[in-house]
Amino acid sequence: MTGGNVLLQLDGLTKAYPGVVANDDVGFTIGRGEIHALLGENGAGKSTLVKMIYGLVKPDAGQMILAGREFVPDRPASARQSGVAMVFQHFSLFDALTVAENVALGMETPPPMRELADRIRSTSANYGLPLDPDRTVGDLSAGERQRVEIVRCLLQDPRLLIMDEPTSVLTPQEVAILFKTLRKLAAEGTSILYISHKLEEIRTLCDAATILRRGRVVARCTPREKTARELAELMVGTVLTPPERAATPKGDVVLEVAALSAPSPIPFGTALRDIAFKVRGGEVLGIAGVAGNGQDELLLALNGELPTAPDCVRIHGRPLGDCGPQVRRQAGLVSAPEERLGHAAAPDMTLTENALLSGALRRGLVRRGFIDWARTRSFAESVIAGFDVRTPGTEVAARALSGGNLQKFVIGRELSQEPAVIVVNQPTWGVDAVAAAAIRQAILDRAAAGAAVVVISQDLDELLEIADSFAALNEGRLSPPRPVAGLTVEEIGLKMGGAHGMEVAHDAS
Ligand SMILES: Nc1ncnc2c1ncn2[C@@H]1O[C@H](COP(=O)(O)OP(=O)(O)OP(=O)(O)O)[C@@H](O)[C@H]1O
Repeated sequence: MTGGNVLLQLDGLTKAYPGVVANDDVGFTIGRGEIHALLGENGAGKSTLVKMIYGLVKPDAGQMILAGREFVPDRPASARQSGVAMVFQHFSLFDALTVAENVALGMETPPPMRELADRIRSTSANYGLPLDPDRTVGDLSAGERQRVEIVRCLLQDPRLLIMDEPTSVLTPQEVAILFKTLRKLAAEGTSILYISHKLEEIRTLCDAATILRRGRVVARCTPREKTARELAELMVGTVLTPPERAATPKGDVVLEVAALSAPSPIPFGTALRDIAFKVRGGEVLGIAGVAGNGQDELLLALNGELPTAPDCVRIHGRPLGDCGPQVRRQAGLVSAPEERLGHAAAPDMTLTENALLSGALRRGLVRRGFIDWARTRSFAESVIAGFDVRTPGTEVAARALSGGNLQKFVIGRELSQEPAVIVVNQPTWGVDAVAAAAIRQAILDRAAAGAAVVVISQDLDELLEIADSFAALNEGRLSPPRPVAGLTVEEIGLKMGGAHGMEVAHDAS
């Protein structure tokens, strides 16, 4: 690449945390108008690298050159001033404010509201991401919220747009719209640095890829010249095996949900409406849906954090709808919510303490009122070893783990409790290909051992791979479950997104 075509050049970037070198002498270039993928397994150092470019983390060594000039962003505002914008995995929007008010909050000197609303309308229409500036953010779907974040970035006219796993909250139809927008931006000269674990998407979208392993650049390639499997193997340095599904005979009904209706305990949440399904021992029920359609509420109603009438939830025939989490855990139900930091794990507690929080009852970690720390630590160690959690040890705080590694820990902790019923929401969200395959295999193994499993996920390939039956959650209603055999991703995608007028209208245009 000639000098004039390079937008960002990274040289020798290094950043160490206690016990781990997150980035070790990382160097590569991003061309103008190039869509550049940053790939790597969980904990490889992708987030650390983009945080350095966005001014959130200061490198220990190395340099960056942006458009021919030394670039030393000391905070996000200075990165933004230099033309670097970032769309995060977790949205940072205020539910109670309108789209325009949220956008204004992120600007250094916002224009008058009416002018800003006009700019939002025209920019969003221009890039195929229609948005109504007057709508309250709390009423928007996940896909629409992401539009707010992207349009907020586009209003800054960025030279480099960083996107961290942008498609994990989108339906296949929304992904197609996003990719059209990103291609248009690239054609206009904006460079895009794109982090994702979805390798087929990388192959269709990206012009170049840099692959990190344990903090170092281990390969560079043109993604469309590789297969998804080859990309995954470059990331992990080993050969992959797809999950195996034993033809397990299904047992009796273990989990039965009937006439389950409940208002949402979450502000701007979705009420559950007359949900009914049965799951047999050995069966995996996959529940698809765009985030914000009642997934979180359904998980809470199943795990006991949202009590209902007794008959709404039965385990082995026992009515438990009005019982709390402890009673349900005793009855054999384990669960892992989508939000790993804060809900599934306490951020400032160590892994040992986090293991105690959910494992105490079923793993016998408390005896005669005393915590058995040795036993708890060895439980945490067994989860770390069994699920390949990359961490310096059990006494590390949950928040110090990379997103994917914490997810492996949380899922491993739940699956290691001999469950009769497993309820998980987005079990492989943010998890790399190898670890995702391991998590899916572990879920299938527990099903083969007789557990009834409910997997809530937006990843349709995942549901098709592991589920026996399938249902879609839309505005708090569940479609009647049907066997997975014979369903295609397109059919499921349409079922999931069908009720979202904006996407459909845009799709047809
Ligand atoms: N604030 C921190 N304190 C201590 N260690 C950290 C911190 N942030 C990251 N790390 C460690 O640095 C390494 C790289 O983490 P990073 O989040 O950059 O990985 P990643 O490639 O983005 O992973 P993932 O795909 O799971 O999000 C990991 O071992 C992680 O545990």
